[in-house]
Amino acid sequence: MVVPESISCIRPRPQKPMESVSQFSWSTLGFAAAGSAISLISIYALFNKGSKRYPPGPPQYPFVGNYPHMPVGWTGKHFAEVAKIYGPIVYFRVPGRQFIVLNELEDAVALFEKRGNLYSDRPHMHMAHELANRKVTILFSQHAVAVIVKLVYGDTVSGVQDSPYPQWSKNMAHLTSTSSKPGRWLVDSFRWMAYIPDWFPGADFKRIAKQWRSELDAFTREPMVRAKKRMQDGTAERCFVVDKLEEAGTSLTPQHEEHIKYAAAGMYSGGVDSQSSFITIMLLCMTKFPDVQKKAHEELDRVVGTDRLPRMEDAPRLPYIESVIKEVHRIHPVVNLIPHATYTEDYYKGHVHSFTRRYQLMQGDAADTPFPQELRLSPMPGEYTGPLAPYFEITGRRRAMSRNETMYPDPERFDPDRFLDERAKDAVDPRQYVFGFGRRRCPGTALTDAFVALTVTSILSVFDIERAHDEDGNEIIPELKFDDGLTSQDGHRKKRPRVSTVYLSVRIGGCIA
Ligand code: HEM
Repeated sequence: MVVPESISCIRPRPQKPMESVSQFSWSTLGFAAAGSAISLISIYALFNKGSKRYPPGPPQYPFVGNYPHMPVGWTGKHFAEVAKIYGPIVYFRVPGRQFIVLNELEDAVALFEKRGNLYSDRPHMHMAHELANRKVTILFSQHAVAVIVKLVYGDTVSGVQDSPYPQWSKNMAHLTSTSSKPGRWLVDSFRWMAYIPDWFPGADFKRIAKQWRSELDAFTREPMVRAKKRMQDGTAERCFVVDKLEEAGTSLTPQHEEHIKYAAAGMYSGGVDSQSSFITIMLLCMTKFPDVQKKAHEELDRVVGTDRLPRMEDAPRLPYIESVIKEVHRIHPVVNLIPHATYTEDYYKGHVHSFTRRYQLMQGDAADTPFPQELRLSPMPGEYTGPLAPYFEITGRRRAMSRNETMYPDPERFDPDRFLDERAKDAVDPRQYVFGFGRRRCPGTALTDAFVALTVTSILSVFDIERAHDEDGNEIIPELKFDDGLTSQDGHRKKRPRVSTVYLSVRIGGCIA
C-alpha cells in the first residue's frame, strides 16, 4: 500500500512479535470457551438431571426449563397437541416445579386410585396457599377432611336480592381460579419473591394477595357469624355448622370452631360455582341442540306428565335425560386441571415419578392458627435436597379423557344417544372422571348427582329453551365455547349477558319451586 505523504507521519507503533500475541489470545480464548462450555453443559445436565427417567415431554431450555411450554390458564388446551407428540403421559418442568399430565383414564385410575396413598396430596401453590391464605379451605388444604352435608350454614339465599352470599361466592370463585391459575404466578416457582416488599415496583401480586386475604376472611367468617347468631336467637335450622357446633357443645375449643368454619367454607366454595357452571353448560347445549331438547321433553311428558314437577324417584325412568346429563358432563368437564401432588418415589410404566423426598407432619408452634401442624421439609438420608423440584404435581386431564375416541367415537359431537345405543358398552360414564380421582375425588358427587337430576328435569319440564335472535331477526346459533376458569362456564358470558343467549319460555303452568 502506498502511504500518502500528508499522513506519512503516522507510523506504526512498535509491536510485540506477531507470534506471541496470537499465542496469548488463542490460549485465553480457548480456556474461556472451554470454561463456558463446561459451565453450560453442567447447567444443562443439572436441569436435565435424570430426565431420561421421567416420562417424555417437550425439550427443556437451560434455566427456564419448560416455561415457554407452560400454559397459563386452567383448561390447558395445548396439552392435546403435546399429548399427540409425546404420548399419554407427559412430563415437563419449570424452575422449582415438576409436572406430569395424564391424558388417559386408565393411567389416572392406576395412579390416583390404586396407589392413592402416594398421589392424594395437593401441591403447594405459593400465591394461592400462602399469600392469599387459600390453604385454609378444603379444596387446597393438604389435610383434607371431606365433609358433605346438603345445607352448610342453614341460611336462605334464593330469592333474596340483597343477600351477600352470591357476591361472596363470586369473589371466592374468582379468587380461587386466579390465585391458583397454572403458570400465572412467578412466585409459585420463585418463592423468595414472597419477601419482596409490597411497595417494590412489580410487587403488584403482593397487593392483590392482600386484598384476596381479606375477601377470604369475610367469606369464611361472615356466614359462620350469622349461623351462630341464629343459634343464639333460637332461629337456627339444622345444617352442617349448627350440627357440628351443637355436637361439640361446651367442649368446643376455638381451634375446633376454626376447623368447622373452614370445612363449611370448603363446601360452600366447592359447591356453588361447579354446579352453576354445569347448569349454564346444560342450557348452552339445549340451545344449540334443539333436537336433543325435543327428545328430552317427549320423555318427560310421557313419564312424568304435564301436571307436576319431576321428583327424584322419577329419575330411573328417565334414561334419555340421564344420558343428556352424562353428555353435558362429557362435552366439557366443568372442573379443569386440579393437580394432586406426590412426594414419594414411585415407578409407573418404567418412569420414576418423584425424587425420594418427603414431607413430614410436625407440630408447629403457632397454636392460634387454624392449622397448627405445618408441613416441614425433612430430607431422608441420601435424598436429593437441591433447590430444584422437590415433588411432582400430577394432573389427570379430564378433557383428554372425554375426547378419547375409543370410549366416545366422534367425540366432538354432542350426542346423548352414545350412552343408550350399541356404543354404550364402550362409553364410560364421564362421572367416573369429571369429579376427580381417588382420595381427593370430589366429596360433593352425590349431592351434585341429586341436584343436577332435579334441576335439569325441572327446567326441562317447565321451560322451552330457545335461541336468541339478532337485530335482523335471525337466530343466533351459539358455539360450544367455554371460558378458561378453574370451573369453565358458557364462554359467551363475557360477550353478552346470558339472558340474551337463551330464552326460557314457559311450557306448562307453574314454576320451579
Ligand atoms: C358439577 C359439580 C361438581 C364437579 C364437576 C366437581 C368436581 C370436582 C373435582 C374435579 C375436584 C378435584 C378432585 C381431585 O383432585 O381429584 C373436586 C374437589 C372438591 N369438590 Fe367438587 N365438584 C362438583 C360439585 C361439588 C359440590 C356440590 C361440593 C360441595 C358441596 C364440592 C366440594 C368439593 C370439595 C370440598 C373438593 C376438594 C376435595 C379435596 O381436596 O379433598 N364439589 N370437585
